[in-house]
Amino acid sequence: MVIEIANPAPYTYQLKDIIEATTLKNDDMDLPCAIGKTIDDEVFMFDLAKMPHLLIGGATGQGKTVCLHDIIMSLLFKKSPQELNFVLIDPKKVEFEIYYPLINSFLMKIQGCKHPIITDVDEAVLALNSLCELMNKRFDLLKHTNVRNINEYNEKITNNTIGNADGYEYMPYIVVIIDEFADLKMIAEEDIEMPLVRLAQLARSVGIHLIIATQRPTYNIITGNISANFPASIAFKVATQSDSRVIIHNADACKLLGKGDMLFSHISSLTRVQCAYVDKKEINQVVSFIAQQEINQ
Ligand SMILES: Nc1ncnc2c1ncn2[C@@H]1O[C@H](COP(=O)(O)OP(=O)(O)OP(=O)(O)O)[C@@H](O)[C@H]1O
Repeated sequence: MVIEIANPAPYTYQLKDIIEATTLKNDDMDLPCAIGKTIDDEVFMFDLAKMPHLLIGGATGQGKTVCLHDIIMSLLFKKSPQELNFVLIDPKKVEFEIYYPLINSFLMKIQGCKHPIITDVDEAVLALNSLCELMNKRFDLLKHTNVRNINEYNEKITNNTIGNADGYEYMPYIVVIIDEFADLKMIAEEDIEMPLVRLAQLARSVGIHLIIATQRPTYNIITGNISANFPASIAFKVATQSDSRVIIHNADACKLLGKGDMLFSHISSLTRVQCAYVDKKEINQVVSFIAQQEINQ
């Protein structure tokens, strides 16, 4: 039996220290996300490709957006734009604008969306439907090349078994991140849920992975259909036991301490983690560096 005693002066872990500590540890992960430390002071990381989708819930101001930045930054450190693209959907309009300089590298362009960071509900619906179409095209590619998933397909590209001459190109992973999912769900309802659930059910083998975050984790926002297709979840501190159950299927998230204290749930395991902190200045530096590299090439 383990008894956890709250630290009266919790330590703030910086994301750069967490990422530096993981450089040699994650060669076998397709989408490595290093986001904090466990109560044993071990770096906590997961492979988003294996989750394969992630739900993040917690009351306002408890650390969800910081966690999303950790995940994005972690992936930016480990992947190139040829290997990974992001679709960022931000109904709050302010949180993801910082990634705008990645417009010619990591940010995926979606036809019909005016801005690379999607803030409009109709454009969010359009983006998810476009991703469903892309998923179907990718399934056709897997079928024609006689492989079962993105890794086998990209292996054939890398060892020149198939290539440009036959019309085949390297398939980047696509990570779709929605901050404040409730804002979309309340307005677009089924129009947003249908393509989201379809992607969550099928898109894993073609390398499309979803992360949705909400400060309103209730059963009408995170429906049974969504919940069943998001086997991994992160709960930050919530106000009610019912909110906690929607995210991690037990009431423990009510007892968390706030400021990045979280529970990570995957299938039947539950891990207590202190999420790492990253500020806007650090994000700016990384994003500007990547954008400058793109210009120099
Ligand atoms: N991992 C962390 N370590 C230390 N402080 C943190 C951490 N995460 C969040 N905080 C503090 O809490 C504040 C709010 O965090 P954040 O914006 O991520 O909350 P949120 O859950 O996204 O809130 P909202 O739902 O209102 O957008 C941060 O500005 C920071 O001061």
